[in-house]
Parts: sequence; C-alpha cells; structure tokens
Amino acid sequence: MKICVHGIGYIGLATAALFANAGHDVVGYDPNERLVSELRAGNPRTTEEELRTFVLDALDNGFEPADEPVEADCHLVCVPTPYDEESQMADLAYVEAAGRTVAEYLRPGDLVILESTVPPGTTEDAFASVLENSGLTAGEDFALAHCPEMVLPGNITYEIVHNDRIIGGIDTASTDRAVALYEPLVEGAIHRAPDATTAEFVKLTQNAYRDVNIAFANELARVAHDYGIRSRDAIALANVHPRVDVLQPGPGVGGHCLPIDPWFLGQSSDSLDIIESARRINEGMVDFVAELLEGEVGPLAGTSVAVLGVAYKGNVDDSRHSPGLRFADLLRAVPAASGTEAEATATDGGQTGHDTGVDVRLHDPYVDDHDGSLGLVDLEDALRDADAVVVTAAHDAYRDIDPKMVRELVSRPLVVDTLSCLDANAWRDAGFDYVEV
Ligand SMILES: NC(=O)c1ccc[n+]([C@@H]2O[C@H](COP(=O)([O-])OP(=O)(O)OC[C@H]3O[C@@H](n4cnc5c(N)ncnc54)[C@H](O)[C@@H]3O)[C@@H](O)[C@H]2O)c1
Ligand SMILES: CC(=O)N[C@@H]1[C@@H](OP(=O)(O)OP(=O)(O)OC[C@H]2O[C@@H](n3ccc(=O)[nH]c3=O)[C@H](O)[C@@H]2O)O[C@H](CO)[C@@H](O)[C@@H]1O
Repeated sequence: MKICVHGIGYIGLATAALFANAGHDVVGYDPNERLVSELRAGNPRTTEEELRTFVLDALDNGFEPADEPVEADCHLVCVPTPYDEESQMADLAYVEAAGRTVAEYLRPGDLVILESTVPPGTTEDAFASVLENSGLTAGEDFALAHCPEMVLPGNITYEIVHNDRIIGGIDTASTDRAVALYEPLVEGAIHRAPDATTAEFVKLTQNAYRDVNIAFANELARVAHDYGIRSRDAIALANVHPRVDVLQPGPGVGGHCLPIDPWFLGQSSDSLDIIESARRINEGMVDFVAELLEGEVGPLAGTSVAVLGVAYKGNVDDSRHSPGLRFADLLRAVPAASGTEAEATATDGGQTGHDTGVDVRLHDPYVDDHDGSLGLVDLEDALRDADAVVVTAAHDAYRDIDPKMVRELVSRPLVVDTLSCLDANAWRDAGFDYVEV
C-alpha cells in the first residue's frame, strides 16, 4: 500500500519505518527541510541505537523522506499538538494544517489516520471538517480513524511493534480499515474503541494516570523530607505490598505528552480536580529542588549552579517541557543581591555579564543546541567554580562521571541529585555533600 506519513519527528519517523519495513511504499513528508535532508543523507536524529538501525533499514527498504506530500492510499498524521498556555486550549494549528494538505491530495476510497494526541472529539469534528475541504465526505467517500501512539521514548523500536493499540474510527468501516492496516505489523493486541472520541479519551487517560501517580510520589518526597527520612527507602518498602506500586519522585514531569495531555482531557470539562492538582504538584517540584539547594548554600543570589540535564528524562534528546530548563528559569529569575556587580549588569540590560542573581550553566550531552538557543556549555565549563551541581536528567553519561574529577573543578562540593541516579557513596567519598529528592 502507498502510505504518506505527515510529520516525521519522534513518532512519525518510527511509524514510517514500521510500515516501510513491513513492505509498504512509504513517503514521509515533513516541511522541516533540515530534518528531511539529514534523513536522506542516512542520518536519523535519535539517541536510540535500535531506532537508528530500524530507520536505516527502512531507508534501504524504500522509505522516502520528502519535503512535498504525495497522493497515497493512506495518509497518517503525526504532527505536534502543543498546549497554548494563554488560551488554555490544545493548539491544533499543526493538525489543521496537515488536514488541509491531506485534503488537497485526498481521493475517494483513501484512508486517513490521525496518530497525534488530541482533545476528545477532534477527529470527528475539527479534523474531519478540514479534510472535507476536499469536497469528499468522511465516512462516505473516505475512511477516518484515530490511532493514538503510545510508545515510550527510550524504548520506541520495541514498543511500536509490541504495544497493544487502541483504534477508533468515525464509523465501523473506518475502524475496520485501520485495524486491517495495523494488524499484520504489530505483535500486541488491537482493541477496537467504540468511536474515535473514546480512542482519544483513552490515550489522554493513560498519560493523566501516569502524571497523577508521579505527583503522588513527588508529594511523598516532600512529606518524607518534613519527617527527615529518605522517600525512596519508604517507597521501596511500601511497594512490597502486592497492590501498591508507587512511582519515583524527581524534579517534575517533562516531555511533549505528560505535562500537556491532562489539560486536553479537561478542555471541554470542568471536572478536573485530582488531575489538576497533580499538574500543580509536578510543576512545583522545581521549587522544592530550589528549597533543597537553598537549605545547603543559603540565599541563591550570587551563586553559580551547574544544571546537568536539559532533556526531559534520561538518555533522550527531547527538551520539551523539561524540568531542567524549568529549574534553570527559576534560578535565572532570582534577583541579584543589592550592591553586587550582577545587580549592576541587571540594570544595564545584562550587557556586561550574567544579569541575574544566579550564574546558571546548562549542560546536556544529548540535546542538540545547534542554534545556541539553550545556551548549553561543555561539562568542564559548567562545573568550573560552581557552588552546586544539580542533576536534572538521569543520563547514563552522568552516572559515569568521576566525582573526583568534579571535585577538582567546583568551588564547593555540593551535588543535588534530583533523580537519585548517581552513586551516592562515591560522591560522598570524593568529599561531596550529597542531597537527593
Ligand atoms: N514524542 C512522544 O513520545 C509521543 C508519544 C506518543 C504520542 N505523541 C504524539 O505524537 C504527535 C507528534 O509528536 P512528536 O513528538 O513526534 O512531535 P515532533 O515535533 O517530534 O514531530 C512532529 C513533526 O511534524 C512536522 N510538521 C509540522 N507541521 C507539519 C505539517 N503541516 N505537515 C507535515 N509535517 C508537519 C514537524 O516539522 C516535526 O518534524 C503529538 O501529538 C504527540 O503528542 C508523541
Ligand atoms: C502512560 C505512559 O507511560 N505514557 C508514556 C509517556 O512517555 P514519557 O517519556 O513522557 O514518560 P515517562 O518515562 O513516564 O516520563 C515522563 C516524565 O516523568 C518523569 N518521571 C517518570 C517516572 C517516574 O517514576 N518519575 C518521574 O518523575 C520523567 O523523568 C519524565 O520527566 O508519554 C508518551 C507520549 O504520549 C507515551 O507514548 C508513553 O507511553
């Protein structure tokens, strides 16, 4: 079958590779020319080795990255769906733009599948009506279904084949067509949702569930701190119960999915309560990290802090909604102490140096900062003369750092391990005060 995948980022690329490796004729259309040319040159953007091989195999099997869409029997849409903080609504601009493109190429009998995560009702309402600009009617002239993607970044190649899938069409015939497309490729079970809106709701439910459960762990971390005990010991012991499975606390929840999908669930409902609290707790974890830091160094104004990890979690390159960046913003908002040079630079517009109370140095070995917008520096520059090292992504590369090397560079031996990913004893033996969330 000829398939056109619209959007070949994290999800679309893996999906295009899945179909191409199964023998379909796949074109991956993306308006990002740099991405397309890197792929054409055989250089997929990913930190996952298995995924790299999977995509390279797909390119060998005829997968064609393209900066123009094509006519196809099936159009699969995998474009971003960010959250607009101002309107507190899902930003469906990319989905609608992709829908308009598909409409231009749509023919009677084609199948359209929306994989992007969207608020309940989007496939049947906004997306269908954009597609109908083609002059064709959804359900009559073309089939339309929602098939949410559920892969875990870090384990995409395995999960894209082995996960169960939920498929909901706008009618039974659309569901049948979509099920028939995925069934031969996936090892997991395929579950038919009663309709597209239920399929959308289910995807959001899964991510809201995880967000709420992480919030529970984060709340326990704060409570345990008040009692002077280690939350991770308590959680490990609580989890010996057969019906208790508490997750791990950390610096908050990041990524393109968990921080925004719970809000999509509440887009046309006033009934979010525990889900909304969970969001607040998880966003507030960077304040807790700052409190832990202050507890050690006193007022933060005038300090230099190395923040290690701007990816949203360990061993990935995605910095969207990352706790590390949120923590850096919090530090940058600390006003300079009065009478200091930093205060002077703050009032001269920051022309002569760092213009906030905290000198923040950001490092991440995985995140691409080709345009310098994140201001990443190399590890030695981040650590040199730092008053504290704060680890905000559990990269393997950080576990491997030699604390004795770090001791030589920093001005004060203090490490805040927000994910408890370092070897605490090795850091203590190297002379560090070791603090964890
Ligand atoms: N990243 C994840 O872990 C994950 C997992 C499951 C579901 N999802 C969902 O999948 C969707 C895609 O997420 P992602 O992480 O792959 O995003 P991404 O930003 O990595 O990729 C999206 C791609 O779409 C391209 N694009 C933008 N407008 C386009 C258009 N009009 N036509 C064609 N391409 C266009 C962009 O250039 C980009 O390369 C989102 O709805 C997300 O919520 C993401
Ligand atoms: C329901 C579910 O599983 N959905 C997954 C999720 O993928 P993800 O990569 O976003 O998920 P996580 O690995 O959970 O990470 C999220 C953040 O939570 C932090 N975290 C995690 C566990 C913990 O115990 N304590 C924490 O603090 C972690 O550091 C990071 O910041 O959404 C994708 C897109 O929809 C899905 O496709 C994918 O299935």
